[in-house]
Amino acid sequence: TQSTRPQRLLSAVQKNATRGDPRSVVQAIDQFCRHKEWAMNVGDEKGCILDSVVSEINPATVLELGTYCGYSTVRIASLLPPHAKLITLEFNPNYASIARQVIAWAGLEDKVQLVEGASGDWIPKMKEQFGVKTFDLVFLDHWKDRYLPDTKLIEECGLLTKGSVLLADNVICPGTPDYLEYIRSSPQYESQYFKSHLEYTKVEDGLEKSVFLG
Ligand SMILES: Nc1ncnc2c1ncn2[C@@H]1O[C@H](/C=C/CNC(=O)c2cc([N+](=O)[O-])cc(O)c2O)[C@@H](O)[C@H]1O
Ligand SMILES: [Mg+2]
Repeated sequence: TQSTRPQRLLSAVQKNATRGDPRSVVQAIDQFCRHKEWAMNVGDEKGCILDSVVSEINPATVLELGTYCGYSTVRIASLLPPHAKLITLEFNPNYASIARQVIAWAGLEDKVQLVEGASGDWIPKMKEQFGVKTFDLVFLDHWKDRYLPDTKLIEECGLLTKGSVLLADNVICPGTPDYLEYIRSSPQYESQYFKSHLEYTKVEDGLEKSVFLG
């Protein structure tokens, strides 16, 4: 049977990356996507911006919406301090299975909790199921029409505290116009746009970083 692109991406990691070395896993995926098959990872250029935001916050609790193959999960988890936790939500079981193997190859299973399910179902359960009080960082990279409803749900569930950061991928391409309009006009957030390019291309894209003011 024909393999899927995520399966071929995983094979490239297992072939070219060193077990337990997150940087080599990130590099293997970027090589595969740049030279073999494009895939919707945040990529190396926007990934450096992601790294700098994570390092600046030094978060104890992170929520990622949309794991896909686990590329950004590995980038974030590799920068977390000891005992910090990253919860990543993915509702496609095939992608979740690939991501688990990518995360394991990087040796980051202890820092990552991959939850198979929809953000709309799981965000309201974060406190009771995972003992999370608030998130220091939320990385939004799932279906673009879910960014706004899930942000409102995260607010309603009291999962943000003063200083919590929302970091959103693809605010230009494919674009998240309703989210941008909301977050940039809300007095509850201080937002900043980091101009970059769509992963592995010259098309403009960027990340929007928004600090919750409480
Ligand atoms: N409500 C939900 N709960 C849990 N998991 C969910 C979810 N909605 C979507 N997902 C998962 O998140 C990923 C979707 C990403 C959409 N990105 C994209 O569509 C995308 C497209 C381009 N592009 O077209 O250039 C570039 C990019 O960087 C992109 O992130 C998939 O793995 C999907 O299964
Ligand atoms: Mg993206």
